[in-house]
Amino acid sequence: MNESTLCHPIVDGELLLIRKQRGLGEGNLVGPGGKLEAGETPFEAARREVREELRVEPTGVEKCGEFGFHFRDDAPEEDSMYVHVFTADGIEGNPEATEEAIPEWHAVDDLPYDEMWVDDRIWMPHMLDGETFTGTFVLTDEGGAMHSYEMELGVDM
Ligand SMILES: Nc1nc2c([nH]c(=O)n2[C@H]2C[C@H](O)[C@@H](COP(=O)(O)OP(=O)(O)OP(=O)(O)O)O2)c(=O)[nH]1
Repeated sequence: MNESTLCHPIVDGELLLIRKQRGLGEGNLVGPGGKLEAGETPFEAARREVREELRVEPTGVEKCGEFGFHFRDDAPEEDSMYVHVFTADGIEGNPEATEEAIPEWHAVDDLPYDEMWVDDRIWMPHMLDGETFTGTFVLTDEGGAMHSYEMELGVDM
């Protein structure tokens, strides 16, 4: 199973997202993140990816959730991803556009969910409310629609 991270800096009611320039979900608005490297913890990977993608250091990084992500029409193992989700209470530096990512700040109470993965509108409101969660999301139509999902709230992280 592939393991990856998402890290979401939230500062003054705004969420720092990226317009993803390549890889899975290219063109989508997502939290900065990427795959774990060998020997790295999810926490270390979450911070490294923010640094690499936006050239800033996240502060107050805390884990808030994890979820399995699958495509209904593919071989079960092939496209499965296990995602560790974090928040950050600030950043040091000014986000820069890189080859991988263009930074965008969005008000947490007015997020453009139609430009994000279809599962984000389900778990992200819980993250923004300070809740913890675990979930499994199964997508169809190359990620265009939700096939089924399960989610549990208030899980120890
Ligand atoms: N917001 C959001 N992100 C997701 C979902 N599913 C999913 O894999 N991701 C994220 C987790 C990782 O940050 C990223 C994995 O994509 P990738 O395999 O293209 O990795 P990458 O190119 O960004 O990273 P890397 O090569 O630098 O390691 O996508 C989802 O449903 N919602």
